[in-house]
Amino acid sequence: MHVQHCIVSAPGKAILHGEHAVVHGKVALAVSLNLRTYLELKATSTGKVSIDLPNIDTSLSWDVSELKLLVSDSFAKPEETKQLDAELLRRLREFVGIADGNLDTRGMATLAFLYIYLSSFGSGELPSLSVSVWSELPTGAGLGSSAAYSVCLAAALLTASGAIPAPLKHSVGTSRWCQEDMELINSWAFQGETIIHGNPSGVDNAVGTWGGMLRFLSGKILPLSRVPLLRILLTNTNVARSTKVLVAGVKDKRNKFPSIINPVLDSVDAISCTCEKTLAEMTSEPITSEHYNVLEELIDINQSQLNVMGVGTPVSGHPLTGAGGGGCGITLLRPETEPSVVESTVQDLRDCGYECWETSIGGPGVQQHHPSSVKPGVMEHLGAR
Ligand SMILES: Nc1ncnc2c1ncn2[C@@H]1O[C@H](COP(=O)(O)OP(=O)(O)O)[C@@H](O)[C@H]1O
Ligand SMILES: C[C@@](O)(CCOP(=O)(O)O)CC(=O)O
Ligand SMILES: [Mg+2]
Repeated sequence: MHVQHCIVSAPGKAILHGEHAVVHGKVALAVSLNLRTYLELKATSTGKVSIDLPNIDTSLSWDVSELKLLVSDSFAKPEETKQLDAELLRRLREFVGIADGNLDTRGMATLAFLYIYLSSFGSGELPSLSVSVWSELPTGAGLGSSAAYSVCLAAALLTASGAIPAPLKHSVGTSRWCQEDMELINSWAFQGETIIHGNPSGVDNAVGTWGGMLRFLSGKILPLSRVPLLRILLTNTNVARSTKVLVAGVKDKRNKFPSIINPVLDSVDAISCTCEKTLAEMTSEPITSEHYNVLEELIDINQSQLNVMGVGTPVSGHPLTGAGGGGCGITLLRPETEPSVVESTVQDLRDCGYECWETSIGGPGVQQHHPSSVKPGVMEHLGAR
């Protein structure tokens, strides 16, 4: 089987409110960032499947003939599968030698790739191909790099297998899939996230697939079209942490102290709803400093609730995003903040050893690109080795 060359990308995310609580059926508000993960898939005739992941310094390849042995005869088509196939995952863990509970960065990325590759092609012939993935996002820092990675894998491999059509019809530009195809991409990205996170809510892969700002509740995705332009400063505390461990820790705490943690989760739900209402007001009436006061207070209250859950910030004064416990923090900048003030704040934080940058939000969801339409520099990273 010969597959088509393709390049796809998906954005990272910032969760404004509702991280962790969203895993327990509460509302989260999340927004895509203008920082993306890019994937290039090439057909090869080497009889091998190769993966190149420069962000995590990983290059691996396997013989197609060996991978074929992992596929059972009763393999369903990717469009018919909705649940994670625990037996396939067990066989894959054995094949690559990664025990359940292993949190190794490479191991999780490899398992997610091989799982989606086999699921996409396993009902037919397995093709020889190479995939390289490079991201502008820091890995494991709360900005949804795992979801952007999973969305890219799902989009490229489902397209290459013919489960969904390639949206790019011309030899230039950038295109997106139709709603139905994005739902399939999202459901496969969720499986990738499940391999990496253990128990994801699905909010990150939804933002990676659809982009923009979303309200997410128990798998229901509501795009928010009326949102003000927000300026955000991202600060990477460079404190390493594992989403999987942090998510499991909140679950344990909730099981141990349900009467204490359940009201905290309800409070976070109310914070998300109040934030959503405030953002809507900011688009229907003149924006006042009181709107920003409310948004800032909500960030402070949310951070206190995350501290109660045990996933707050290890660095005082930096409200965190994503799973917390380290990684990146977000700071809302008021529109009137002078560039000189932002610059000196960024410099102060850099002097303390943090990475810090202002970013715009609301980047588009998953896309297919013609090579000529990819941002300068990205192709070099993808083909760096
Ligand atoms: N660009 C990438 N290349 C390879 N693996 C990636 C990449 N981005 C993310 N991953 C996978 O996702 C994991 C990080 O996910 P996670 O702990 O959820 O952090 P976050 O999603 O906040 O960045 C990494 O350990 C790795 O397995
Ligand atoms: C903590 C959580 O709400 C977000 C995790 O985000 P990240 O992987 O840390 O970027 C978990 C989830 O929603 O699946
Ligand atoms: Mg993640």
